[in-house]
Amino acid sequence: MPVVPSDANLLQDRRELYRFLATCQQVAVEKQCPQIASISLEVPPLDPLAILQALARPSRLYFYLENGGEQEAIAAIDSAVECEVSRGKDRFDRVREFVRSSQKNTIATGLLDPPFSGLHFFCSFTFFDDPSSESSPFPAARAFLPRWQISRSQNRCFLAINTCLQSDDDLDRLSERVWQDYQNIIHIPSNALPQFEPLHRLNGFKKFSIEQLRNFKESAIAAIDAIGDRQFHKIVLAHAIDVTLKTPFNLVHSLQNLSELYPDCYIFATGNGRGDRFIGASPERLLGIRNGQLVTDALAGSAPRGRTPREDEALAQALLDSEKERHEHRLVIDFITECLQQLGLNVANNRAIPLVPHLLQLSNIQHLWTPIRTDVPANVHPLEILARLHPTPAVAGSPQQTACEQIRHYERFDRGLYAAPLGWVDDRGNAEFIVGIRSAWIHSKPQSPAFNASTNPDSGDRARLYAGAGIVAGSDPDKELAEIQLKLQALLKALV
Ligand SMILES: C=C(O[C@@H]1C=C(C(=O)O)C=C[C@H]1O)C(=O)O
Repeated sequence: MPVVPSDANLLQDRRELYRFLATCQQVAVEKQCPQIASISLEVPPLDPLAILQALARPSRLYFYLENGGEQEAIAAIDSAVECEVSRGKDRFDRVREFVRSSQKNTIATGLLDPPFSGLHFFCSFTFFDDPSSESSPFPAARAFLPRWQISRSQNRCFLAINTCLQSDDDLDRLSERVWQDYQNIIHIPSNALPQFEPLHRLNGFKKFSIEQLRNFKESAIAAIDAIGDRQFHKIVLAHAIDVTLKTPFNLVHSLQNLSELYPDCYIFATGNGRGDRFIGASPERLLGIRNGQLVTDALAGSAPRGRTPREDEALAQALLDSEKERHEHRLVIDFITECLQQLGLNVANNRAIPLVPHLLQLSNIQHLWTPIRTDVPANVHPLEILARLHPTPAVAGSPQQTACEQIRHYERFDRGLYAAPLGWVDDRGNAEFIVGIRSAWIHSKPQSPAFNASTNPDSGDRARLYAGAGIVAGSDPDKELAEIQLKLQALLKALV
């Protein structure tokens, strides 16, 4: 990717901005190929959530990811270039090719060195590589380079503005637009965000299950039998409920609420540009790569939190001591280490995998958690690793292929983005992908011609909430059902 050094802050000097865009256009003419002009700079602290609130629209692609523990957040709005793969096993490769060719045709300038600055590609994948088109408005893979990107890491804040330039674009208009975009963004006040208010007091809702919870229990019983017959070792069965909202869904309110309730989770949202949103608070990182260091979470095995410290401690200890939970967890560790080893990554040393799982304690639930670390050589692309890892036995089962076939047999809804990878890659081999669990798909109900707001009090917004639980030999169907209910209740409280 060519980098044009610049002493001036292009976005404080119109002539410099024009000159840079003219250089990019010249390259577009010479190469007979549109070029992406990418300008990155450090800006005074801005809240990415406030930028999302100001600029996200149903008609724009957007992406938001917050890691409260690391005090990091990134918002990406609208696309300069994008790629959509409707289905296919090669979807990860096709996104990788899109990222590669976009980087080749990008001319970057400004502050590109600090972590979290510069070019990022935002990606979402559905759980299955052939999502059903009626019920999943998200394609098998989507990646985009945003028009506006704002990232915050501790107290530093970076803005990137990306523009796709054709050889015959009107440079005066384009340069004016980029100038205005910058002015708009830096004048968005961070205190524009609404005061945090628990949402369940604001929003009434009507709820109905896509299938009865009874069906979940029946499926769990059948799956336990199949495991007894040695057809497979583990399956993660999910349940979904649909909720109709009485007041319009408010994306920023829900994100604030999730962040307040789950400070140790990754808070995320993405919009498909047609009004569908996917939002949640996931405790599970599928892939984090910073400066050649990889970390991936094995997260499986769960217990509720106790009502008193004593009860909590007893539940935690029982979770750590349970052979069944440790087996469920071990299947995930084994799968991940095998994937990494197949890619030539070294996970054989003591530092890579702790002997005993940690506990990850969230406000409503606790999990067995093993972070797995290793170095990544520069020739292994993050999307190559992702393609191997998804879906792990934490969300599918073991062996992977049989578990996926069985999920389709037992579940009567399309998983869409649920339990699938969501995240970003940059142009330096860094990446952050989470697993889209503890999540919901928000969409608008098609309104009938007879719709009358005075007689129909619903907002027209619907939410489909998902929750899953891992089933292994020795699972108790009632306990798995209770885990699903616990997870769904937590989402209901946070989202609607
Ligand atoms: C599948 C989900 O969670 C997964 C299942 C877990 C379990 O069964 O113990 C724990 C964490 C996640 O890996 C979900 O929350 O929907």
